[in-house]
Amino acid sequence: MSDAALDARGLVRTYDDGTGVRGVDIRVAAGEIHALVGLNGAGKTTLMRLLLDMLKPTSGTVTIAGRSLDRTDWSAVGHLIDYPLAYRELTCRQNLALGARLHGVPPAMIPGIVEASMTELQLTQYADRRVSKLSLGNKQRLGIASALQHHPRIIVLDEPTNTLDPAGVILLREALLRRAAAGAALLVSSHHLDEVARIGDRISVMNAGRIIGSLDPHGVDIERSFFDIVHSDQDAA
Ligand SMILES: Nc1ncnc2c1ncn2[C@@H]1O[C@H](COP(=O)(O)OP(=O)(O)OP(=O)(O)O)[C@@H](O)[C@H]1O
Repeated sequence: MSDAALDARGLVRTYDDGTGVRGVDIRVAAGEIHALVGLNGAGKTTLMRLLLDMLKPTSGTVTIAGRSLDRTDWSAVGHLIDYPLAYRELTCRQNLALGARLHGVPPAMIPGIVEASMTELQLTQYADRRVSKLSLGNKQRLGIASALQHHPRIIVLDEPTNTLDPAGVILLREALLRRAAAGAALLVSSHHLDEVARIGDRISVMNAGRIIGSLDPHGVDIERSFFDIVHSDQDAA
Protein backbone atom coordinates (compact mmCIF):
# COMPACT_ATOMS: atom_id res chain seq x y z
CA MET A 1 0.00 0.00 0.00
CA SER A 2 1.18 3.53 -0.82
CA ASP A 3 1.89 5.94 2.04
CA ALA A 4 0.80 8.91 -0.13
CA ALA A 5 -2.23 10.85 1.13
CA LEU A 6 -3.53 10.99 -2.42
CA ASP A 7 -2.48 8.36 -4.91
CA ALA A 8 -3.74 7.85 -8.45
CA ARG A 9 -2.48 5.22 -10.84
CA GLY A 10 -3.11 4.73 -14.52
CA LEU A 11 -6.05 7.12 -14.71
CA VAL A 12 -7.78 7.29 -18.08
CA ARG A 13 -10.94 9.17 -19.04
CA THR A 14 -11.29 10.66 -22.48
CA TYR A 15 -14.05 12.65 -24.12
CA ASP A 16 -15.51 11.90 -27.54
CA ASP A 17 -12.84 13.92 -29.32
CA GLY A 18 -10.04 11.96 -27.63
CA THR A 19 -9.00 14.72 -25.21
CA GLY A 20 -9.19 14.34 -21.44
CA VAL A 21 -6.89 12.29 -19.22
CA ARG A 22 -4.90 9.63 -21.03
CA GLY A 23 -2.93 7.69 -18.41
CA VAL A 24 -1.88 9.62 -15.32
CA ASP A 25 -0.05 8.55 -12.18
CA ILE A 26 0.09 11.20 -9.49
CA ARG A 27 0.86 11.18 -5.78
CA VAL A 28 0.68 13.80 -3.05
CA ALA A 29 2.29 13.22 0.32
CA ALA A 30 1.18 14.61 3.66
CA GLY A 31 2.79 18.00 4.28
CA GLU A 32 3.44 18.56 0.59
CA ILE A 33 2.19 21.09 -1.95
CA HIS A 34 2.14 19.42 -5.34
CA ALA A 35 1.46 21.91 -8.11
CA LEU A 36 0.00 20.99 -11.47
CA VAL A 37 0.67 23.22 -14.46
CA GLY A 38 -0.24 22.96 -18.13
CA LEU A 39 -1.67 24.88 -21.06
CA ASN A 40 -5.43 25.44 -21.44
CA GLY A 41 -7.07 22.12 -22.19
CA ALA A 42 -4.15 20.03 -20.88
CA GLY A 43 -6.51 18.00 -18.67
CA LYS A 44 -5.89 19.44 -15.19
CA THR A 45 -9.54 19.96 -14.27
CA THR A 46 -10.54 16.57 -15.67
CA LEU A 47 -7.81 14.94 -13.58
CA MET A 48 -8.98 16.71 -10.44
CA ARG A 49 -12.57 15.65 -11.11
CA LEU A 50 -11.40 12.04 -11.36
CA LEU A 51 -9.45 12.34 -8.10
CA LEU A 52 -12.53 13.68 -6.32
CA ASP A 53 -14.97 11.09 -7.67
CA MET A 54 -16.85 13.72 -9.68
CA LEU A 55 -16.06 11.77 -12.81
CA LYS A 56 -15.52 8.02 -13.16
CA PRO A 57 -12.33 6.82 -14.82
CA THR A 58 -12.46 4.37 -17.72
CA SER A 59 -9.50 2.73 -16.06
CA GLY A 60 -7.14 3.37 -13.19
CA THR A 61 -7.46 3.74 -9.44
CA VAL A 62 -7.49 6.51 -6.86
CA THR A 63 -6.90 6.17 -3.15
CA ILE A 64 -7.31 8.91 -0.56
CA ALA A 65 -5.64 8.27 2.79
CA GLY A 66 -5.24 4.65 1.73
CA ARG A 67 -8.91 4.12 0.94
CA SER A 68 -10.60 3.67 -2.41
CA LEU A 69 -12.99 6.48 -3.38
CA ASP A 70 -16.11 4.52 -2.43
CA ARG A 71 -14.72 4.28 1.12
CA THR A 72 -13.22 7.76 1.40
CA ASP A 73 -13.97 9.96 4.38
CA TRP A 74 -14.97 13.11 2.48
CA SER A 75 -14.99 15.24 5.62
CA ALA A 76 -11.19 14.99 5.46
CA VAL A 77 -11.12 16.48 1.96
CA GLY A 78 -11.47 20.10 0.85
CA HIS A 79 -11.76 21.13 -2.76
CA LEU A 80 -12.47 23.95 -5.16
CA ILE A 81 -13.03 22.94 -8.78
CA ASP A 82 -13.96 25.21 -11.69
CA TYR A 83 -15.80 27.96 -9.82
CA PRO A 84 -16.91 28.39 -6.20
CA LEU A 85 -20.16 26.63 -5.43
CA ALA A 86 -22.21 28.93 -3.21
CA TYR A 87 -25.86 29.76 -2.73
CA ARG A 88 -26.36 33.21 -4.25
CA GLU A 89 -29.16 34.19 -1.90
CA LEU A 90 -27.25 33.26 1.24
CA THR A 91 -24.59 35.44 2.85
CA CYS A 92 -20.92 34.61 3.11
CA ARG A 93 -21.33 33.56 6.72
CA GLN A 94 -24.37 31.39 5.95
CA ASN A 95 -22.61 29.69 3.05
CA LEU A 96 -19.57 28.92 5.14
CA ALA A 97 -21.69 27.57 8.00
CA LEU A 98 -23.49 25.31 5.55
CA GLY A 99 -20.20 24.14 4.03
CA ALA A 100 -18.82 23.37 7.48
CA ARG A 101 -21.93 21.36 8.32
CA LEU A 102 -21.68 19.39 5.11
CA HIS A 103 -18.05 18.64 5.96
CA GLY A 104 -19.11 17.14 9.27
CA VAL A 105 -17.93 19.90 11.61
CA PRO A 106 -19.72 19.51 14.97
CA PRO A 107 -22.44 22.22 15.28
CA ALA A 108 -20.93 23.82 18.39
CA MET A 109 -17.66 24.42 16.52
CA ILE A 110 -19.16 25.91 13.37
CA PRO A 111 -19.42 29.60 14.39
CA GLY A 112 -15.79 29.70 15.55
CA ILE A 113 -14.52 27.95 12.43
CA VAL A 114 -16.48 30.24 10.12
CA GLU A 115 -15.25 33.43 11.81
CA ALA A 116 -11.64 32.19 11.74
CA SER A 117 -11.97 31.32 8.10
CA MET A 118 -13.38 34.73 7.18
CA THR A 119 -10.51 36.35 9.08
CA GLU A 120 -7.96 34.19 7.25
CA LEU A 121 -9.25 35.23 3.80
CA GLN A 122 -10.15 38.80 4.90
CA LEU A 123 -13.84 38.31 4.23
CA THR A 124 -15.14 39.51 7.59
CA GLN A 125 -16.40 42.84 6.20
CA TYR A 126 -18.55 40.84 3.72
CA ALA A 127 -19.84 38.34 6.29
CA ASP A 128 -23.47 39.44 5.94
CA ARG A 129 -23.39 40.20 2.23
CA ARG A 130 -25.27 37.91 -0.13
CA VAL A 131 -23.10 36.00 -2.57
CA SER A 132 -25.06 37.52 -5.47
CA LYS A 133 -23.60 40.89 -4.45
CA LEU A 134 -19.99 39.84 -4.05
CA SER A 135 -17.25 40.70 -6.52
CA LEU A 136 -15.72 37.80 -8.48
CA GLY A 137 -12.56 37.87 -6.42
CA ASN A 138 -14.44 37.80 -3.14
CA LYS A 139 -16.55 34.90 -4.42
CA GLN A 140 -13.29 33.11 -5.12
CA ARG A 141 -12.06 33.91 -1.60
CA LEU A 142 -15.31 32.44 -0.28
CA GLY A 143 -14.78 29.25 -2.31
CA ILE A 144 -11.24 28.94 -0.95
CA ALA A 145 -12.45 29.60 2.61
CA SER A 146 -15.08 26.90 2.22
CA ALA A 147 -12.50 24.40 0.95
CA LEU A 148 -10.03 25.11 3.77
CA GLN A 149 -12.07 26.03 6.84
CA HIS A 150 -12.57 22.50 8.22
CA HIS A 151 -8.79 21.88 8.08
CA PRO A 152 -8.99 18.91 5.70
CA ARG A 153 -6.05 16.50 5.45
CA ILE A 154 -6.34 16.45 1.66
CA ILE A 155 -6.87 19.63 -0.35
CA VAL A 156 -7.47 19.85 -4.11
CA LEU A 157 -7.72 23.32 -5.64
CA ASP A 158 -8.20 24.07 -9.32
CA GLU A 159 -6.70 27.43 -10.26
CA PRO A 160 -7.40 29.04 -6.87
CA THR A 161 -5.60 32.26 -7.85
CA ASN A 162 -8.22 32.91 -10.56
CA THR A 163 -9.71 36.39 -10.17
CA LEU A 164 -7.82 37.07 -6.92
CA ASP A 165 -6.21 40.46 -6.45
CA PRO A 166 -2.55 40.62 -5.28
CA ALA A 167 -3.66 40.76 -1.64
CA GLY A 168 -5.82 37.65 -2.17
CA VAL A 169 -2.89 35.81 -3.78
CA ILE A 170 -0.77 36.49 -0.70
CA LEU A 171 -3.54 35.43 1.70
CA LEU A 172 -4.03 32.22 -0.28
CA ARG A 173 -0.28 31.53 -0.34
CA GLU A 174 -0.02 31.94 3.42
CA ALA A 175 -3.10 29.78 4.03
CA LEU A 176 -1.76 26.96 1.84
CA LEU A 177 1.70 27.06 3.40
CA ARG A 178 0.09 26.90 6.85
CA ARG A 179 -1.99 23.86 5.85
CA ALA A 180 1.05 22.08 4.43
CA ALA A 181 3.10 22.87 7.55
CA ALA A 182 0.27 21.35 9.60
CA GLY A 183 0.56 18.13 7.57
CA ALA A 184 -2.13 18.45 4.91
CA ALA A 185 -1.52 17.13 1.39
CA LEU A 186 -2.26 19.73 -1.28
CA LEU A 187 -2.73 19.42 -5.03
CA VAL A 188 -3.05 22.83 -6.66
CA SER A 189 -3.33 23.70 -10.34
CA SER A 190 -2.29 27.08 -11.61
CA HIS A 191 -1.24 29.08 -14.65
CA HIS A 192 0.99 31.31 -12.54
CA LEU A 193 4.39 29.69 -12.75
CA ASP A 194 6.09 32.16 -10.42
CA GLU A 195 3.46 31.56 -7.77
CA VAL A 196 3.68 27.76 -7.96
CA ALA A 197 7.47 28.01 -7.81
CA ARG A 198 7.07 30.00 -4.61
CA ILE A 199 4.86 27.50 -2.83
CA GLY A 200 5.26 24.16 -4.63
CA ASP A 201 7.40 21.35 -3.24
CA ARG A 202 6.86 19.56 -6.54
CA ILE A 203 5.60 20.84 -9.87
CA SER A 204 4.19 18.41 -12.43
CA VAL A 205 3.62 19.47 -16.02
CA MET A 206 0.58 18.18 -17.83
CA ASN A 207 0.08 18.20 -21.59
CA ALA A 208 -2.51 16.53 -23.80
CA GLY A 209 -3.89 14.44 -20.94
CA ARG A 210 -0.62 13.11 -19.55
CA ILE A 211 2.01 14.17 -17.03
CA ILE A 212 5.06 14.80 -19.17
CA GLY A 213 7.64 16.00 -16.68
CA SER A 214 8.36 18.13 -13.68
CA LEU A 215 9.82 21.55 -12.97
CA ASP A 216 12.34 22.46 -10.32
CA PRO A 217 10.66 25.04 -8.03
CA HIS A 218 14.12 26.52 -7.41
CA GLY A 219 15.10 26.55 -11.09
CA VAL A 220 16.36 29.80 -12.61
CA ASP A 221 13.96 30.22 -15.54
CA ILE A 222 10.86 28.21 -14.79
CA GLU A 223 8.88 29.69 -17.70
CA ARG A 224 11.50 28.62 -20.19
CA SER A 225 11.76 25.13 -18.63
CA PHE A 226 7.98 24.81 -18.85
CA PHE A 227 7.84 25.65 -22.56
CA ASP A 228 10.88 23.45 -23.31
CA ILE A 229 9.07 20.44 -21.80
CA VAL A 230 5.74 21.21 -23.47
CA HIS A 231 7.22 21.93 -26.89
CA SER A 232 9.33 18.78 -26.90
CA ASP A 233 6.22 16.76 -25.99
CA GLN A 234 4.28 18.43 -28.80
CA ASP A 235 7.12 17.80 -31.26
CA ALA A 236 7.22 14.14 -30.25
CA ALA A 237 3.46 13.71 -30.74
N1 LIG B 1 -17.45 17.88 -20.33
C1 LIG B 1 -16.61 17.82 -21.36
N2 LIG B 1 -17.01 17.30 -22.54
C2 LIG B 1 -16.18 17.21 -23.58
N3 LIG B 1 -14.89 17.61 -23.54
C3 LIG B 1 -14.43 18.15 -22.40
C4 LIG B 1 -15.26 18.29 -21.25
N4 LIG B 1 -14.53 18.84 -20.27
C5 LIG B 1 -13.30 19.06 -20.78
N5 LIG B 1 -13.24 18.65 -22.06
C6 LIG B 1 -12.05 18.68 -22.92
O1 LIG B 1 -11.02 17.96 -22.28
C7 LIG B 1 -9.77 18.61 -22.45
C8 LIG B 1 -9.16 18.88 -21.09
O2 LIG B 1 -9.95 19.89 -20.45
P1 LIG B 1 -9.67 20.33 -18.95
O3 LIG B 1 -10.73 21.31 -18.59
O4 LIG B 1 -9.50 19.14 -18.11
O5 LIG B 1 -8.25 21.06 -19.11
P2 LIG B 1 -7.51 22.11 -18.17
O6 LIG B 1 -6.07 21.73 -18.18
O7 LIG B 1 -8.16 22.19 -16.85
O8 LIG B 1 -7.71 23.46 -18.98
P3 LIG B 1 -7.75 24.99 -18.47
O9 LIG B 1 -6.36 25.34 -18.07
O10 LIG B 1 -8.19 25.71 -19.71
O11 LIG B 1 -8.73 25.07 -17.35
C9 LIG B 1 -10.03 19.84 -23.28
O12 LIG B 1 -9.74 19.55 -24.64
C10 LIG B 1 -11.51 20.09 -23.09
O13 LIG B 1 -12.07 20.71 -24.21
